[in-house]
Amino acid sequence: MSCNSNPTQQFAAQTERIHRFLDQVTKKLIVMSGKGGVGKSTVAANLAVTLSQQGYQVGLLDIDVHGPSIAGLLDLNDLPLLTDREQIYPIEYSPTLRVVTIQGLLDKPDDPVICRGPAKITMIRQFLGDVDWGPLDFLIIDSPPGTGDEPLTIAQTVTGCQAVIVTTPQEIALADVRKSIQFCRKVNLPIAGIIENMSGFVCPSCGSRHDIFKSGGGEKTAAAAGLPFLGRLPIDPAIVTAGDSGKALASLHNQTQTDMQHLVDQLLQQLGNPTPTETGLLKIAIPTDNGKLGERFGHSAVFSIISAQKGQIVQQEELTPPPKPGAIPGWLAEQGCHTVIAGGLGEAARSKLAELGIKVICGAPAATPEQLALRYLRGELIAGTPAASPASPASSCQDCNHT
Ligand SMILES: Nc1ncnc2c1ncn2[C@@H]1O[C@H](COP(=O)(O)OP(=O)(O)OP(=O)(O)O)[C@@H](O)[C@H]1O
Repeated sequence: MSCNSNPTQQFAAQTERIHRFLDQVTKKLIVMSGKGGVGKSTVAANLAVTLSQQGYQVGLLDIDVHGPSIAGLLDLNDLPLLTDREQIYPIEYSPTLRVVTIQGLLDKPDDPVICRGPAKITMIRQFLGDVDWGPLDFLIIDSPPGTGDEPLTIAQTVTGCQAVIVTTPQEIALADVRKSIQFCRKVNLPIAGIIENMSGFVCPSCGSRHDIFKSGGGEKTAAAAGLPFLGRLPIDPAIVTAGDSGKALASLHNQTQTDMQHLVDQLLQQLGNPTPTETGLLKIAIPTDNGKLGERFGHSAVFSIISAQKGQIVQQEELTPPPKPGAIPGWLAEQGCHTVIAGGLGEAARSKLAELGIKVICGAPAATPEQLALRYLRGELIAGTPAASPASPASSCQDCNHT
């Protein structure tokens, strides 16, 4: 943060930074719920992953100060957020999804954040003013349940934000949704739509549907309020298993995943089907030995250079690097590579690649270059540090997170 002489100037400077950073974001969505535990974070995380896998550039911000769950849902608990005096650097979940959560600033994942209203507002404004997301198609903000300081701060600070309200079908949850709708109307926060989660249970053995908490209440509430209904997700034990193990729903192949896709399609339609920002080719370099990941980066006789766009591989070439091991990072930069996926990597190579702005994922498993690139594009291999950022010291392999 900059050093201005008085709090009013500091506040104005922070507001200016918030607008500057968020002006680069096309659609801003806050995911809200009237009640706790209805699956708001699950929906927020999976909206973000699904949109990012469709080629949109997405940022996911968890402002649930007291109960942040996004890091756990996406298996980012062990990755700290890198900061310097000026900025917070998002964690790169995949080439199209960056994540910021307060969990990333805690020394221990189970540490509580103890603070009241004004401190919370300051913390959220700081998150908004200290993160330069760069150009994004979507910023998805996961807020705590209710109509307290967090959604109010977003409504008052994030120009152009729209709400997505998550509910479950029980009357007690629907009553709280009606409060959320009133809240949004009072603070001029447009509502993009309502989602009904835990809507019926589809038996995994016989496929028949059981409406444990009734269903259809979300749709009726949306209709009564004249709001779009975006769709429903069933109660699915696979959601719990996926969330507990840090996997996105997109990694599942079941009816729930299809329902999630339907929900995203409805949301996109409500938002006018925005076109994903045109991004250049992403080039991924992988040392290769006999068609699989080569163990030694510096002595690899072949590198697979994989070009990808909008989450898809568009070209794959096998190239021979210069025979001098120390020359490989510079050669990869000449090839236009952005990311290296490797097994092991020496400190000197890591530093050199970081200096050249090339991201590094090390400790990857022995698979084909194509499989590894696809896993990286899906967010299943996560860079431990934004190597190109000025805040990131060259770090060791233990910082990487692998699945
Ligand atoms: N459709 C579903 N089927 C089964 N379990 C679900 C479903 N949606 C969410 N859950 C589970 O319910 C629990 C609560 O979900 P989640 O944390 O997303 O709720 P939340 O509304 O964000 O909670 P909080 O109020 O604490 O912020 C998690 O264990 C999650 O896996």
